[in-house]
Amino acid sequence: MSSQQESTNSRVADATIAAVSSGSGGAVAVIRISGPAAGEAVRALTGRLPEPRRASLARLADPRTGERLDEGLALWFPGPRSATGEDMAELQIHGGRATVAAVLAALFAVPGVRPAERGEFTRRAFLNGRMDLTEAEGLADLIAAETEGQRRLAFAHAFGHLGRQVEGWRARLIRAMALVEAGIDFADEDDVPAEARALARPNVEALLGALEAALADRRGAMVREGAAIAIAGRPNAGKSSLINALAARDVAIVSDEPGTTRDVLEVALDLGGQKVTLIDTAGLREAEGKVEAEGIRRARVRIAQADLVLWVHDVSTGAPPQARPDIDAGEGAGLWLLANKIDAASPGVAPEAEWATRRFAVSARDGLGLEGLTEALAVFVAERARGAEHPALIRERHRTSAQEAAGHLRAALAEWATLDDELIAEELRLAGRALGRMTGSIGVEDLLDVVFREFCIGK
Ligand SMILES: Nc1nc2c(c(=O)[nH]1)N(C=O)[C@@H](CNc1ccc(C(=O)N[C@@H](CCC(=O)O)C(=O)O)cc1)CN2
Ligand SMILES: Nc1nc2c(ncn2[C@@H]2O[C@H](COP(=O)(O)OP(=O)(O)OP(=O)(O)O)[C@@H](O)[C@H]2O)c(=O)[nH]1
Repeated sequence: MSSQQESTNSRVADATIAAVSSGSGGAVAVIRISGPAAGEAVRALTGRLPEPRRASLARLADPRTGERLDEGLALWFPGPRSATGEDMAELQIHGGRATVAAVLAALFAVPGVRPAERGEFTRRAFLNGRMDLTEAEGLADLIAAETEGQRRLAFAHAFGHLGRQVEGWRARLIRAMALVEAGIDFADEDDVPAEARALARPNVEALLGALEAALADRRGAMVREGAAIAIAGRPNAGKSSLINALAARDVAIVSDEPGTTRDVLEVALDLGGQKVTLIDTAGLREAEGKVEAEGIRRARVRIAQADLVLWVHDVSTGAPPQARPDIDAGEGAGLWLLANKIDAASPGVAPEAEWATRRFAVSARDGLGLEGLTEALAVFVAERARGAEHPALIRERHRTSAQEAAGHLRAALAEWATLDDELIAEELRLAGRALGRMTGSIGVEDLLDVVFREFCIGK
């Protein structure tokens, strides 16, 4: 543990925080209280402190007036054996809005108790060394998880999957650094530096390889954000009809994240346990106006980033077989041809398309062929997602740290034979710092607001 974290850990929070931690609308609400006045607060409202870690029935009253507020359960978790590492208490009360408000108001009247900010319980758990930053992020993801795939990934992260991996990388780095530094210490004995450095090199190379492999693996990020399936085609091919039909079929519609207004229509679905985002892109053709041109430009961007592109082709017009569409699907992305409007096509119209990785004949209007398509999509995404729980760099923050670390390792390796020991050691140290920022074991003061802002109140 670095000295920086030790100094952070030894800082005792003086404020006691309280908030509702249960979801809204339930019959029972859980109020959590954390900090030095937690015990005092429970005593003020219930008249006593229950036996540690045992639920006990409690009559709650407002300490200012003596008015009875509710009958609930009280729990007492003396620190450091608690979720935050501080003294903690819980009041489990009836879930009505007014009851919750009255009990919270009574709590905030206790000296030293104030409302908790977003993520503040978890932030305290982190500052008290109960979890690393990747685990805290995993918890945020766990709370937000809407599909089975997201849940599994978030669970792995919340319980140390990535954190352990990163600590393993750092341990390897520290071994390499020790070897290089041994060279510094014995600088007057001619052989030691060269030998120690030679021993360290394979470690550094292996670590760089591991970082590069982790950076190249996009599965975790795809599962977390949802696989992007772009629906593309000429105007009127039936793209909107298809997206509507797919969204209405055998798939659960996953709620959309708030605050993301996009001009490209998106629908988030749960396809066999994986989150999938269907993206309806503007019909691709020669643009007639500025607005349309911009729509098409954006459509092309989304298509290039998609995990799979469904090219919808209207076969009702008897138009010639579809040539390879003029689009740039991303590297490794699938490109499927959907021959649409087969209900209105003469039988046997099956466009040849050697460029397509798969072909489906469908009618978005009548639903023909959509069941098979949905199943194929679920299989495609499940295959892409396989192994995603493998320690993965699922956030930009993780990728930035890993890229920074890899950069320093590359710099060291590029001039391994010629650089001074001190300079090699410095590059390795900087790489270690970058990894340390990922787990939060060093230098993260500036990151905390960003990380914990995305939590809800009460977590
Ligand atoms: N009612 C309730 N349910 C909840 C939580 C909570 O705070 N309250 N949690 C909120 O996060 C999660 C459970 N997390 C927890 C994590 C650690 C400890 C805890 O007391 N840890 C001690 C003792 C462990 C033990 O009994 O062996 C420790 O680690 O020292 C409690 C809850 C999910 N469910
Ligand atoms: N017969 C038949 N008509 C269809 C089918 N799918 C779509 N259509 C019709 O084709 C027309 C265009 O459908 P849309 O879904 O709006 O096509 P689009 O590709 O989204 O069009 P743009 O947004 O202009 O690019 C509408 O009149 C639909 O009713 C189909 O499977 N069979």
